Amino acid sequence: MLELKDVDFVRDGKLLLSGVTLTVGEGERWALLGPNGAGKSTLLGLCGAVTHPTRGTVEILGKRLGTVDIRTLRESIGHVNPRHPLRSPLSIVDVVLTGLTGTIERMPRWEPTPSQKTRALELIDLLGISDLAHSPWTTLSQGERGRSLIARALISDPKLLLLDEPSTGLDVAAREQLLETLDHIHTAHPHLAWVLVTHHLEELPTCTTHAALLRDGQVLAAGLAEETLTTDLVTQTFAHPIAINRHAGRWTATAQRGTRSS
Ligand SMILES: Nc1ncnc2c1ncn2[C@@H]1O[C@H](COP(=O)(O)OP(=O)(O)OP(=O)(O)O)[C@@H](O)[C@H]1O
Repeated sequence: MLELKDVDFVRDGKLLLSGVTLTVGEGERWALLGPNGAGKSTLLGLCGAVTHPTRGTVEILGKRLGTVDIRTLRESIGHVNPRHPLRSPLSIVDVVLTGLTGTIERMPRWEPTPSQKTRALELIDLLGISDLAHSPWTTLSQGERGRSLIARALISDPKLLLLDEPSTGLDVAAREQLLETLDHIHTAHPHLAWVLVTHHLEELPTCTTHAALLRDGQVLAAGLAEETLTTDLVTQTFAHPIAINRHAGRWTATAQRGTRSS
């Protein structure tokens, strides 16, 4: 699904990612964690064919960046970006349908088929925002926008889903619904792979299989979730003593008082 080999990414003379190597296989559901500014969104931008590596190689769905038409590639990737740059008052239905064209606005002269419209409404229902299906984007709350963007990401039936802080702005009930929805999506689409960026381990769905820890643009650890989301490795990643626990499939992170890691 994804193979990054020894990737460096430089922007404005700054090395934002350094020597990143990561492989995501079919059906694997990855968590990507790291402190503010570690490079998580930058890494997701490469995985979503939004940017190109400065050095190293990125293969997405078997296609190497730099040798393929990225528009076609993007159609197979569902990318939930919390900074979705839409400014116009498109309805939620229309926002979701832009997932089929991989555009921010409605593509001129493009019309959805009746079955595509029906699918958009089904996904809006799945995300629990049916009442708002025809409301304009500009009036939506942050959580409502987040849910719309997940429906938008799913409409193209992607093979790879990139979720950048999908729980941001969701209230606790909506967050739990989202996590249940992700578990449900995994059951319905077992081959779908995803990478989910979060700041909070509590926001990881129980079906998470793998995790990568990023610090200062470098991968500190990557592998099976139970071997990566450990007190020791998470403490190193955040340079702060954090105790990790898992209960009923969900993770918790608690600061350990009285000690500081350097
Ligand atoms: N165009 C740019 N030029 C220079 N630095 C940049 C540019 N874009 C991002 N950065 C820097 O790159 C670093 C990584 O940013 P990124 O958004 O990937 O981090 P992140 O791990 O997603 O952070 P957060 O958890 O705060 O969302 C940050 O220090 C950011 O300031």
